Amino acid sequence: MSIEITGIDKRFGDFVALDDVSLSIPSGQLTALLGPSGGGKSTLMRIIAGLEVADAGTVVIEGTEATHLPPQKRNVGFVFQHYAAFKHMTVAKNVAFGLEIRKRPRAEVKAKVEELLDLVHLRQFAHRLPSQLSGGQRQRMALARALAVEPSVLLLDEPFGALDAKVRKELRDWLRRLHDEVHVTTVFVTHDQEEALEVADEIVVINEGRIEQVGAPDVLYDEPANEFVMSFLGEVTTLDGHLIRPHDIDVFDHDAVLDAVPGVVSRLVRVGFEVRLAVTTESREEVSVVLTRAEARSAGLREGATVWLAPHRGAQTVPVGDRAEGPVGAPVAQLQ
Ligand SMILES: Nc1ncnc2c1ncn2[C@@H]1O[C@H](COP(=O)(O)OP(=O)(O)OP(=O)(O)O)[C@@H](O)[C@H]1O
Repeated sequence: MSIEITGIDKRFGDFVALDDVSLSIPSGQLTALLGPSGGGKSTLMRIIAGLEVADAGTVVIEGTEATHLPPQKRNVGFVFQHYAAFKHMTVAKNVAFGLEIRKRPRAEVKAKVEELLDLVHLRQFAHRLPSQLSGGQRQRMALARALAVEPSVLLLDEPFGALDAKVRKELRDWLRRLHDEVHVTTVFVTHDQEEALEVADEIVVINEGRIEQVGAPDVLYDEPANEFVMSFLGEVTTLDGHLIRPHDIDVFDHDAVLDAVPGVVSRLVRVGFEVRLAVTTESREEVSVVLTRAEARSAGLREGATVWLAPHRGAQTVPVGDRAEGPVGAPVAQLQ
């Protein structure tokens, strides 16, 4: 394991930011810390980086006890949302900085900077100033700079958070490819579930200072440990007191299966290739259902029709009110 975190507690005054957090982050993987705003993701990253001191617990990085080491002795590279570049230095100089302060030979620095600028596709911008780059290009420069000193761990705290949706998406694909080339152990903070599902090998879901679940994206999506994880990763609705994904509900025009729930189609909207239904049941529950156009057509669905709903065979459901643990005495985090 590359990073071993054991029993980390962190309070800010009375506020519990992290409550007995233990986590093993494997070498060479891209791990996402995912959760709502205020859940403790950045605090955990800052503790790994050595920018924040935990009240209790230990951090071991690549086998070295790092709990009390200053940031510069931990061999970690980091990139934050708003990256502070040296404004008066060119892109190449910014990338070279970490190597120059380590007094590496000039030829080695030059070769390394060229290699990194190729890697982040910024070679043609080597002589520009950071202010002459786009936001996405600046974050790529920040990554090149963090990688220059060959860290054993790369920590990225919402590195694309300040960019628009299209650039974010491009950079996330690019980060995945970059990671496949470089294989440096990377921890990536995000509150965007789609970003985590697309990019990460493994996702750590953090909420209210605790870890809710750790697993590969598919595992978290298909086998969520509790209500929180299920509703944070993907769309959910309630059917007969259970959380279920809207596309995991079968719709019948008659009482076709045991325990099917009758209801009336109160809304029917076509969105691209999908048909989205709201079905109001006898107990006044409004259930969301997503079907393909073909399914909706074959069931002859229209607003006002009476239908019967049942979970699709093998669908994942979680009883409402199923939480692994109660709150930690901290204010409830706001879902974004
Ligand atoms: N220096 C500090 N002093 C007091 N409270 C703090 C401090 N740093 C963080 N907190 C609080 O600790 C909690 C966790 O913050 P943290 O930044 O780790 O959350 P996060 O999950 O990274 O959220 P976001 O996605 O919004 O960055 C928040 O409620 C925050 O207000």
